[in-house]
Amino acid sequence: MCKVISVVNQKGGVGKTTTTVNVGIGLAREGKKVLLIDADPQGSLTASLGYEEPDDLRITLATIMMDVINEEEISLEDGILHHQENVDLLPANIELSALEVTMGNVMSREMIMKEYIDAIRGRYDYILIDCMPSLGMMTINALVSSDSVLIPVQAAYLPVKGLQQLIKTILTVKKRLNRKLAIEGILLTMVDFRTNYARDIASRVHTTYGSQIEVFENVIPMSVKAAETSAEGKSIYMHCPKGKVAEAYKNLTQEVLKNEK
Ligand SMILES: Nc1ncnc2c1ncn2[C@@H]1O[C@H](COP(=O)(O)OP(=O)(O)OP(=O)(O)O)[C@@H](O)[C@H]1O
Repeated sequence: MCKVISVVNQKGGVGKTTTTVNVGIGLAREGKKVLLIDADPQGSLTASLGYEEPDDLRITLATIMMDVINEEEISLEDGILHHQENVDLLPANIELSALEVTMGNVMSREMIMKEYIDAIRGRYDYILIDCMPSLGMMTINALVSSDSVLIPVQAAYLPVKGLQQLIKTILTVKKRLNRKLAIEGILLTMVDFRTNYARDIASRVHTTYGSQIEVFENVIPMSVKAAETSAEGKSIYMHCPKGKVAEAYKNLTQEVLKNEK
């Protein structure tokens, strides 16, 4: 059985891409078959996995979704790139923004990505979707296609207001479009435990949302090593295997696996 997880927060720069890469590759290291989907026209996930010029790629998520819209036959191998750390990637580039605009007039526009994911999910144990920093049509498509949502929250600002809007959107999608959608958990990222401020935010997230929504036990520490990996095209397990960020993502991967049971 495949589990599809969207990594979502409409705030930019909170660690969505870094989490998608390192949980995805973490799951692959546990023997799972994993597909990562870049659903952000910035192509950060694509670039983070070593494809530095996403705009040069011929087949991307946008091409595939356009084929679904035009009811063209899709080969499930189309566009899939194989990363050296045993994960597959469906890349994205700037064409995804144009598609989001085009989708405005398409019938059942919230269901386009789901049609593709339902066709390909039999090939994988996990599919992780790295969403763009907005709650627009592309993110709604990802939520409609998913079994659950992982919400990275940067532990350096007051996240409560933005989170309320995000949770409201998730609940609306659940009610109207995807009844099985669950919240995998809130993940605190870039935590600097040397400051009381970070500790304060961590405990505030727990008290505000803990009873309603799972907050992952593991948090991701702030570290320049995490920032460096995006430029290297590989995971934290390859870049700095003994560091605290690799350890945190390894433990988080175990929590995700435990949620499956
Ligand atoms: N634990 C960490 N410690 C320090 N820097 C980090 C950490 N995790 C991610 N970063 C860095 O912070 C920046 C934002 O991270 P990332 O790209 O993962 O966020 P994002 O939410 O996907 O951003 P966007 O919304 O723009 O796609 C990147 O430069 C990344 O390398």
